[in-house]
Amino acid sequence: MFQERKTAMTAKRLKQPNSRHCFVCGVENPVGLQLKIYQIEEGVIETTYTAPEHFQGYPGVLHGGIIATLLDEISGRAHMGDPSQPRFMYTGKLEVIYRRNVPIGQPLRIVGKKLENRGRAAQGWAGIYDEKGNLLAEGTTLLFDIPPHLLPLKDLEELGWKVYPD
Ligand SMILES: CCCCCCCCCCCC(=O)SCCNC(=O)CCNC(=O)[C@H](O)C(C)(C)COP(=O)(O)OP(=O)(O)OC[C@H]1O[C@@H](n2cnc3c(N)ncnc32)[C@H](O)[C@@H]1OP(=O)(O)O
Repeated sequence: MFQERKTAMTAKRLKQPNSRHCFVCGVENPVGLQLKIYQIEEGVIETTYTAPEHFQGYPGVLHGGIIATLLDEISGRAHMGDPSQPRFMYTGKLEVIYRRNVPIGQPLRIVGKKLENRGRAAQGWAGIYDEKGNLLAEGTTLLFDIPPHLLPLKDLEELGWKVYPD
């Protein structure tokens, strides 16, 4: 089902950069999630993920901390925009609603959306869906621009920040 959706959206899909060591997007992080994240329209991104057994809390259920991690990064990345001039933001606040159990071992679709901008702050939203399109968990974030001197564009290549081919 996710594959069909992917094909339909291919024309608009733009892959976002990955980093080297980030827990969610680091391509060289051996214990990370190594997600591939795509912008499907301006301010809307998506990824898919199948959680392994070692991330379970209750039997068969993805641990809430990992759910929060997914919602955190995907909601913030919805604001990232043009990969050559990415908007990097710290999360100041994250509110999670755990609506239903998120299963391990089954494909999940995670969608992020840009909400309101307020100067150097912004709000983001992310939702985790099962294959049938049920919303299992959602999160809203309050995000703050990272001052450019803390993450200079010139350092990004060294951090492995680039679009990796699929
Ligand atoms: C290249 C590889 C990349 C690879 C990686 C790519 C993506 C990685 C995504 C990872 C996402 C994360 O985990 S980010 C990491 C986790 N987050 C952090 O470490 C951030 C730690 N916190 C901070 O640095 C700071 O608290 C900030 C920046 C969030 C805010 O500090 P500040 O900028 O000094 O803010 P300040 O002037 O005091 O306050 C401005 C206004 O915001 C309010 N405010 C301030 N903080 C908060 C807050 N946490 N929650 C609510 N409201 C807040 C204040 O009351 C004030 O309201 P008023 O008085 O104006 O009304």
